[in-house]
Amino acid sequence: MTEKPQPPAIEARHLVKRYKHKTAVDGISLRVARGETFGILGTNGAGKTTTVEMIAGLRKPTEGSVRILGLDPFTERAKVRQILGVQLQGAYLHGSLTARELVDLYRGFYPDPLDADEALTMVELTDKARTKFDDLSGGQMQRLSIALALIGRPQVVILDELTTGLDPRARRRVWATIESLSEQTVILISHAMDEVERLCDRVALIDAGRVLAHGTPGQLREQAGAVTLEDAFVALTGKDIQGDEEED
Ligand SMILES: Nc1ncnc2c1ncn2[C@@H]1O[C@H](COP(=O)(O)OP(=O)(O)OP(=O)(O)O)[C@@H](O)[C@H]1O
Repeated sequence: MTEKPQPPAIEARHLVKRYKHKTAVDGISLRVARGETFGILGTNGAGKTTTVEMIAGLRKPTEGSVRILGLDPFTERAKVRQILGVQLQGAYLHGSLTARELVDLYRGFYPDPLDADEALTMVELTDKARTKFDDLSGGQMQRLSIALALIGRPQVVILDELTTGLDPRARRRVWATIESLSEQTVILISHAMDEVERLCDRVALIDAGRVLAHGTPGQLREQAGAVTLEDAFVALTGKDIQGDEEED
């Protein structure tokens, strides 16, 4: 008997999210292989966060289905929580707990978490271990939320705006951390082309709730006849990556 093929890390089929006056996601399908680092690029309001929130089981799709390593994030929530790490924009963390207390709290959710000191060192927050979350700078909060997303050694990690607001040194440190995750599957939402070029094996360009193009950064440049990924983005979407949010 032949062995059953293993399911991909992520299989999202025809995801649609409709609000009363807005279709935020309009039929997005994505397949991400195990171990891949997959980038999602798009202008503000393109539907990136809504897409990954549906993938993570945090927002119910109007239509479509998601499987993470073959599991349904809605009906198999407890199992998915053990294999998925999520860092979302503006995630709420208990502000009166210190960095170390938050690390300890999150460690308790997983069977084989990273060592607490290792987690703080990974994002260079060792000297902030006793600082309350509310008293951290924006960049430090972000670095802590990255450490918390990785603390359970998740097989799949979703990172939204990984290094937005970080200084150049902190960005490089975070990149090195992501590059060290060779076994894990990473979904990365980003506006930063240098970050996507450096980290992502494949990229989906999203605009107005749809995938406009996908492929390796090199394939996207080639498809658009562009020298840089940023030029490819502008050519394929007709928009500037830093452009204003679309009107509803
Ligand atoms: N709860 C909601 N109700 C109505 N519309 C919403 C809701 N959440 C998001 N939207 C709209 O859906 C669209 C997609 O939003 P989303 O946050 O997914 O975009 P994004 O690509 O992540 O943008 P950004 O880069 O600014 O984070 C936007 O036009 C947004 O205003």
